[in-house]
Amino acid sequence: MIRVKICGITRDSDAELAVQLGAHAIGFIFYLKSPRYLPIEKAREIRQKLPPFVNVVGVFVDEDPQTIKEIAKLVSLDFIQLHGKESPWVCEKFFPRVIKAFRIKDEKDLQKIPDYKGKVSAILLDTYVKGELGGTGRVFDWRLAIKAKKFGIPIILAGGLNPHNVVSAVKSVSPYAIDLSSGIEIAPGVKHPFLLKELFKNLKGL
Ligand SMILES: O=C(O)c1ccccc1NCC(=O)[C@H](O)[C@H](O)COP(=O)(O)O
Repeated sequence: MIRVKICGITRDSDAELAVQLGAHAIGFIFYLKSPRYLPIEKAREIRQKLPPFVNVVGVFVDEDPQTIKEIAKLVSLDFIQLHGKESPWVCEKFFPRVIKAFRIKDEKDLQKIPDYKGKVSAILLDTYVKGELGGTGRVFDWRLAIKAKKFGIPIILAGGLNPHNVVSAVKSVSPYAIDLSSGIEIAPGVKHPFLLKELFKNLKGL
């Protein structure tokens, strides 16, 4: 099965079900303005209950690198996902445990990606929506994700994926991994067990 990250986890039961169904990674949002923001103490609590071989990713937006390091240590994060305007040099401080997110609207948004080669272990391609930094539930033109493969950095496809469109996304783009959040929610940060089950059922064999 394609590697799957379930992002914006805020509840123990959602983490447990996602992992039981086969999620390879779960994401916690440490960006205060997000409706999916997770306090450090709660993140630690969820993290400590996870079995081995599941990666825990912390999502940050233009956060101070020292604060990121402290949170990463406290929560035992496996990867840092940088979702703001972080430069290649900021990313490099966390290499190889770092993923850089790019919000994509058109071909111009791909131009900066090569500068990150060798400084991040993957890029996450998400949808550009004015005034929103992530978790938009909107899809971008997947032909741009296919074009981004030429940079030779593993691609995590995100943005508006849900149990209905995920098979077509994986077949069209063949990304390294996929990332979902709002497409499997009933409210921000609250995953829907039925949608989670539908997602992994549909991904079987991919
Ligand atoms: O989800 C958020 O609220 C969020 C806020 C600020 C920065 C990043 C955020 N999410 C990061 C993710 O990795 C999401 O899973 C990604 O944007 C895809 O979201 P969706 O379109 O809802 O599947």
